[in-house]
Amino acid sequence: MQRNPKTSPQPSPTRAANAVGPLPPAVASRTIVLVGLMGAGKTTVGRRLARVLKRRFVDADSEIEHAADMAIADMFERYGEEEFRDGERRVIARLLDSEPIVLATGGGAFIDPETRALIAARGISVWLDADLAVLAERVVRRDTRPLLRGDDPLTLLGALAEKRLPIYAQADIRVESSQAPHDRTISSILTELAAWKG
Ligand SMILES: Nc1ncnc2c1ncn2[C@@H]1O[C@H](COP(=O)(O)OP(=O)(O)O)[C@@H](O)[C@H]1O
Ligand SMILES: O=C(O)C1=C[C@@H](OP(=O)(O)O)[C@@H](O)[C@H](O)C1
Ligand SMILES: [Mg+2]
Repeated sequence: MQRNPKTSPQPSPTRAANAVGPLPPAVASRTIVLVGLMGAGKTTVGRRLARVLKRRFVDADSEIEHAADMAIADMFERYGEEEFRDGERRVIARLLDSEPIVLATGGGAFIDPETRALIAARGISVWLDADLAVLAERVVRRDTRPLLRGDDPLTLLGALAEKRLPIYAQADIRVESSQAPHDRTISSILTELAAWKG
């Protein structure tokens, strides 16, 4: 049967937003900042979440690449990670100064103490958490992440997880981003945001 766009159910992100209702004022006034390991879904979930919330979406990695006119892997190679983190901090500080948006960070941004302090002061941090096996399976789809070159992704992600998980755990909200469709993760985020008191 042909679907009539006027009468068919709306796409699920809209339903998810309607189900939760307006965000509490403490959330409405803040930028929602997605943090977590590579492959957690910060970029792809963030883009869809922004659509649901009718907010602007910005991916910090894309902003950095645009500002430097260079791919992240090339930046790491040419200037090193420390310099990249400095640029990342500056870009995130600028973005946190704008109207409330949905901001996807790169996996290491929240690990930097100064960047983390900026996010804590001006944003609401959402940790997308997923099993390492799921992350490893997702990250092989793109070969753009310099920290995942040289060994198998599960080993490299495991080493990063050991250092980083206690820090991601400081985020305001934690949401599972494991073996489920993006929409399920978005619904979980919306539910947590609706209950957030600051
Ligand atoms: N909840 C999810 N369900 C299914 N696939 C996902 C989910 N989250 C992310 N992915 C997939 O995993 C890959 C990496 O996602 P991405 O958003 O780039 O992660 P990050 O920005 O956290 O590194 C993409 O191919 C994306 O479609
Ligand atoms: O975890 C990290 O340190 C990094 C994660 C990447 O972003 P994603 O988490 O979006 O892949 C990107 O910022 C860079 O390669 C470094
Ligand atoms: Mg990303």
